[in-house]
Amino acid sequence: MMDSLSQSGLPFMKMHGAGNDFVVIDSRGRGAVMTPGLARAIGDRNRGVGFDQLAEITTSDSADFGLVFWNSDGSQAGACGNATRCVSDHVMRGLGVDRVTLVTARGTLRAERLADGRVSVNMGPPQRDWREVPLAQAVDTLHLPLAGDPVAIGMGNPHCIRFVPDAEAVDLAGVGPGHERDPLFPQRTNVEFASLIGPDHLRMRVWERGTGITLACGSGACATAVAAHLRGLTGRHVVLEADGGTLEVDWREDGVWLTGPVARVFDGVLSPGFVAAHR
Ligand SMILES: N[C@H](CCC[C@H](N)C(=O)O)C(=O)O
Repeated sequence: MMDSLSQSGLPFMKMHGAGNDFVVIDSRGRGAVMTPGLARAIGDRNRGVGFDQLAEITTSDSADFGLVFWNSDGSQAGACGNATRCVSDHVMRGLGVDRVTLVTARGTLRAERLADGRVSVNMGPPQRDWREVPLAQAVDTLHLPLAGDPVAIGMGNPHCIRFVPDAEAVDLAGVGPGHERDPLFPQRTNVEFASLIGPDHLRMRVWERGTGITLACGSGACATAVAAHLRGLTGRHVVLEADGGTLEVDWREDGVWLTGPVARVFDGVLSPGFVAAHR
C-alpha cells in the first residue's frame, strides 16, 4: 500500500453536494490512509486541494462500504450527509445498483438514487437528549440558555440551530466561531441560521465546526428541519435553500431522510511527494 502511494500518488475525486465541497478517497481493498496532518494539507485551498470535508471510503464487512469524514482543520466528523449522498452515488454507479448500505461512526445507513438523479440517505433518528448532542449540562435542548434561543440537535454530530427573521442578514463569520466554541458544546458545534420563507420552506446558512462557512450542510439541514418541526414552524417534510443548492428533508418513522443533488466535478492524483511530506 505504501509502495503504491509513494510511487503513483493518491487518486481522489472532487464531488459537490448542493455546493458542499468534498475530496473523496477510495481506500476499499487497502487500509485507510488518512491522517490528521494529511487531511489538513489536502484541505488547504492554497497549498493543497481544498474541501469542506474529506470522505475516505473503506471496506466494510457488514455493509457495501464504510465512510470516515475529516474536516479541513484535521478533526473528524461523525456525520456528513452531503458527502454520504455523493459517495453513495459513486459506489452505486460502480456496483450498478440504485441502493446501498454504508457504515459510518453513526452506524449503518441506507442510501438510494431517485428517478430524477438526486440521492437520498436515511441519516437515522435525531438525537434530542442533551447527553447525545452532546451538551456539557442538562438543559432543555429545544430552548438552549444562549443568545437567540437556539435548539440543539445531534445527527451523529452536534448542531446548534438559531431561527432568525432573515438568515441572509447574519454575519456568519462574525458570530459563527463564538457559537462553535460555546462551552455548552464540549465537542464544539456546527451552527445553522434559518428563517421561514414559506410553508415548510426554510432559508438556511451554515457555519461548520472545523471548516467555517460552507455553501450547504446535509446533517445541518436535517437538524434544522427537525428543530423547525419541533418548534411548530413546519411539518415533517421541509425544503431548505442553502447557499449552494436546495435540500429536502423528510423526518419519517425510520429516521431523517436527506435528499439533494450530487456532482462529480473532477478526478485528480495527489503527488507521491505531497503525500509523503504530510502523512
Ligand atoms: N457538511 C456535512 C457536515 C459536516 C459536519 C462537520 N463540520 C462536523 O464537524 O460535524 C454534511 O453535509 O452533513
